[in-house]
Amino acid sequence: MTEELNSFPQVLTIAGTDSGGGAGIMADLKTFQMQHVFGTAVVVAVTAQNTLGVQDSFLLPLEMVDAQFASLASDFKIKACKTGMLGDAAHVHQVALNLQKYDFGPVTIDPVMVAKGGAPLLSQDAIATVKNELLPLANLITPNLPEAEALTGIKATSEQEYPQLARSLQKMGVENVLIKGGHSNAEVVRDYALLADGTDFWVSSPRTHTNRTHGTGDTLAAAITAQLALGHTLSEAIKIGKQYVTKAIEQTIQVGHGHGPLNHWVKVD
Ligand SMILES: Nc1ncnc2c1ncn2[C@@H]1O[C@H](COP(=O)(O)OP(=O)(O)OP(=O)(O)O)[C@@H](O)[C@H]1O
Ligand SMILES: Cc1ncc(COP(=O)(O)O)c(N)n1
Repeated sequence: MTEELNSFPQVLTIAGTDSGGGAGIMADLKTFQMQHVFGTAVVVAVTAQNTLGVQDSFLLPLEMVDAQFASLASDFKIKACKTGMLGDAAHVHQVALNLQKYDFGPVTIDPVMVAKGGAPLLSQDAIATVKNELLPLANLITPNLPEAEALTGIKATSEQEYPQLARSLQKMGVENVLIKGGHSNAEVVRDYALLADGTDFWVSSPRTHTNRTHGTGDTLAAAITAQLALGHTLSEAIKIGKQYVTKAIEQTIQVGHGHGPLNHWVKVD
């Protein structure tokens, strides 16, 4: 095989590990692998976690975060990256500094705040740092409903308010916004995209009635990141990402005793 045929786009996740393998960096790398991109990772946090919850967590020293960024920058050509669990304000700040220092392509921010089981993954005081330092660097932000509310201060009671949430996030400096509807009660799960040029669209799927939804947000954002690195437009990447996460939720696998992980083996069309 020639070098060109044998090379895969390289992508990066900047996030926390999940020892249970369902969310965070583990979900991202599985998703990257299935979309045929080469996944790399900057570990910001380590969690002791399973499908029942987060038992413990540890934030890596800031100099170790810097060292991982430097290692990747000196060797790889990262085409797109995403963020996940960032822990606290100091780590959000350090990640923002590194994203300014190195060009790792379009940045997708999944503003992870609370795990499905309720454990905090971002300290309250870090929300301001995310807004002031991270959002202006983002190509895309993918908040779930509680995250969109925490960032904008707008309470959303129905899907009609998603465009307002998205416009408010755009005003904070993010070019493109995808509001995820997984936390609504609707039978059709609808996510709303507002793009930089003002165009918007919805992506929807039937709701799968299951508690095996650990890592859905990570998987969606990782799939979008991979599709961007493969050369798709953002709207194509969002549509393909939604199809992938929908199938990965529908074609459930039995692992663990709580909020089970997704089936990352499903095929992308
Ligand atoms: N029960 C479900 N059935 C079908 N699709 C779902 C379901 N729950 C979530 N989704 C989809 O999964 C993706 C993630 O949405 P969600 O709102 O759950 O994000 P999240 O809370 O950030 O996820 P997580 O915190 O688990 O990583 C969205 O595309 C959403 O439409
Ligand atoms: C390290 C890490 N990153 C992200 C999540 C969010 O996933 P979920 O909301 O499904 O628990 C998590 N639980 N752990």
